[in-house]
Amino acid sequence: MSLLAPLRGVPLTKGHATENDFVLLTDPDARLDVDAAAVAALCDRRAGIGADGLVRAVRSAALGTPEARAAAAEGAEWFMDYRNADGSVAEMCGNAARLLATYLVDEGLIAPADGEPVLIGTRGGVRTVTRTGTDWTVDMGPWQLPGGGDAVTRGFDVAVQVRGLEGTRAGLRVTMPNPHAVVALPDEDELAAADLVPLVAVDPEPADGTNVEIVVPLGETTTDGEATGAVRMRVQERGAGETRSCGTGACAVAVALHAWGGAGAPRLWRVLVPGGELLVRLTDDGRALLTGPATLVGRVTLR
Ligand SMILES: N[C@@H](CCC[C@H](N)C(=O)O)C(=O)O
Repeated sequence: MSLLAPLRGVPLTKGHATENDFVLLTDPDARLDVDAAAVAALCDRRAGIGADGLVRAVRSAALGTPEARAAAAEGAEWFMDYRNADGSVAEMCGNAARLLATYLVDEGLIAPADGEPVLIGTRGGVRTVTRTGTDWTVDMGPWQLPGGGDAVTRGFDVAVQVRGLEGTRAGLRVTMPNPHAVVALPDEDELAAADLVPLVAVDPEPADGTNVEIVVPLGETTTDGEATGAVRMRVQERGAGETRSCGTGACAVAVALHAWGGAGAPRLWRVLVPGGELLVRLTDDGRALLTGPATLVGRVTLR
């Protein structure tokens, strides 16, 4: 039997958010049994539809997991059941959250006015998503630096070895709440030289793996008295390989650059990724707000 059998006849939608691409489906009553092998087969770029991950929109009240029950209690009607391309689960996906909101509107399942917040349940907690024109802003909640203040003082708490780059590079771990390791490189030549598949080593190796962002800061501009930083980023995603964007990764990068830059560092960051541009604002109370576009591409039904 085909690995894709559980998805036969289910309407699927393909879309992307700054070219981080996903397949989405609606399973309101949590009836579908989509295992890791089916997700991997679906996300396969040659034998499947191809995507960096799968988003199953489920009614929070129907899912039955502790996170979904908590989401239902907090008033989030819809839950983002997110899987990476290899079928593994992740706590959060910032790009998928924006695409899911666009999809739910397109499917007629939510109808928020411009600026009206929508609550979405995720394994990492309930998130608020708000449309402003063609963009969506996701309140990504609080970040954490698992290495604590010591790591910020030292500037690093993880060593990353990337194929194509000499030696081992120092990075900072950021929890968003999925795991990230952010490594700053001296110039764009190094950024281009990195071969992110495969990633050679992360030390200490996190038990549940990590996403790795390599970045080159591009400087700051000041508008109306507020400094905005710009940074170019490439990412290797846990469970997906190198992707063209990562929303939680962009937030982790802004957090790391702010930590490295100290009190005077910008709280607003333009994060340039291969698939476009994201905007991250770090709030005074320790949350990250992620803004960017999301695009639905088409529908398909598996044979
Ligand atoms: N692309 C996503 C992150 C998806 C999850 C990640 N690969 C993980 O396993 O933590 C984003 O936009 O945040």
